[in-house]
Amino acid sequence: MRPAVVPGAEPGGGRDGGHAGFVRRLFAKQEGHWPTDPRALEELSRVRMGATAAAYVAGSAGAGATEAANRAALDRWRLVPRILTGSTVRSLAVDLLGTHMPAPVLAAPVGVQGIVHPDGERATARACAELGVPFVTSTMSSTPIEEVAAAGGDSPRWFQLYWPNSDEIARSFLARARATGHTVLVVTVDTMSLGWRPPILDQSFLPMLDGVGTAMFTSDPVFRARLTATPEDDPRQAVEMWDRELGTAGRTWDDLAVLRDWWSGPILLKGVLHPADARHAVDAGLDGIIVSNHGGRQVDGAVAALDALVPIAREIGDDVPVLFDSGIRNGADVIKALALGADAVLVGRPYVHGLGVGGAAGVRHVFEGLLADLDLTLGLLGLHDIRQVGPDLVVPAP
Ligand SMILES: Cc1cc2nc3c(=O)[nH]c(=O)nc-3n(C[C@H](O)[C@H](O)[C@H](O)COP(=O)(O)O)c2cc1C
Ligand SMILES: O=C(O)C(=O)c1ccccc1
Repeated sequence: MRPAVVPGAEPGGGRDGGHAGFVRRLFAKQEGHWPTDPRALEELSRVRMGATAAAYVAGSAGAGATEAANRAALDRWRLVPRILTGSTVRSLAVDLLGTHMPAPVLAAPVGVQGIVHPDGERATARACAELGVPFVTSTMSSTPIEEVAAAGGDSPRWFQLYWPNSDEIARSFLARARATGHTVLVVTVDTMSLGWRPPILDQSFLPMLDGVGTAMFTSDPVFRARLTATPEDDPRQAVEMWDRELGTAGRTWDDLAVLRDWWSGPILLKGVLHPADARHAVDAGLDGIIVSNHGGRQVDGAVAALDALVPIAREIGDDVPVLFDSGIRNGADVIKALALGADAVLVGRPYVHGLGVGGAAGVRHVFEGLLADLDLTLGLLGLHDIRQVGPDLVVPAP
């Protein structure tokens, strides 16, 4: 059946947003011929970006058991629609940690986007800004944070920290993030080293060794002052110092206290999977957590992110926001995560595939499609407002 175009059914009432506007544009072919199915888009992006970059983006740990488990866990829950609620006018917008968002969906921090498309993170920032979707800028961006932020104009943005060993460099990063309008600090704590990733090991390709993804470092005045030659003149030395700086193996809970002095806004820990760690984060005064197994890229055999969400939301869900990522691919996935206790979700690989096929327009295609699907699914479930999503909406599959 051809989808109904329902005027006023868009979030916020705007004629161009939401499900109806997306479908109207898609049918008018203004979006090109990019697939809306995430797997088909991934296939197409593999052709466009090339096998090496595609393998890095796909790059799960080990045999991919955890990446598969992330999907299987989402598929083990089923939604139970309600009927005859007149849910033609809907609202997806939420406010979280001082950030207004058109839907509880953010662009996850993804480094080295320069291997995927020449415009890299700047394209992602621009696309997110056009939609109002918050972008979490990675420490491993391929262009300096100032350029990424400039591409995003005055749109909402958060900063993801891979914590350098040197306090002075870490403080410089945070000062730059603050100066460029990043309001929330996301500290990733599941990556003291990259996981065992056969696709990356087997092609001996690590973008950072070629200086892609180290721009935050090589553009940093404190980092540069420690080199005996500029990164432009001696890239090798810069890469070696980057490598020494990101050896964060020694970080412990005790280290977190200093972040409070260095960062005045909310701080989240990303990569929490154990309820006791979630409780520890709350007790340590953090403002929230992101339940994530890094999209299955770190510990192969790690618990599926959704299976970790349920006990964690039970433990701390009433105290602080709990965000979620790893495996979200469509509107129903977003609703399942919210129903099981998440306040918002992050999406990683799907928008990177969009970047690969069409730069900023491709990223926009992915987020517009996801938000349209979410809007439609919410309506078909009989709800008017995303904030109505609760545990009564899901049942375990038999
Ligand atoms: C190519 C790539 C690079 C990533 N880089 C970072 C990063 O720099 N910092 C970080 O915290 N997470 C990084 N992640 C993990 C994402 O933030 C997110 O946790 C993950 O992609 C979510 O799973 P999904 O891809 O299934 O949506 C990266 C993921 C990918 C695919
Ligand atoms: O590949 C990743 O998952 C990731 O988090 C990362 C870490 C360092 C540099 C680039 C990406």
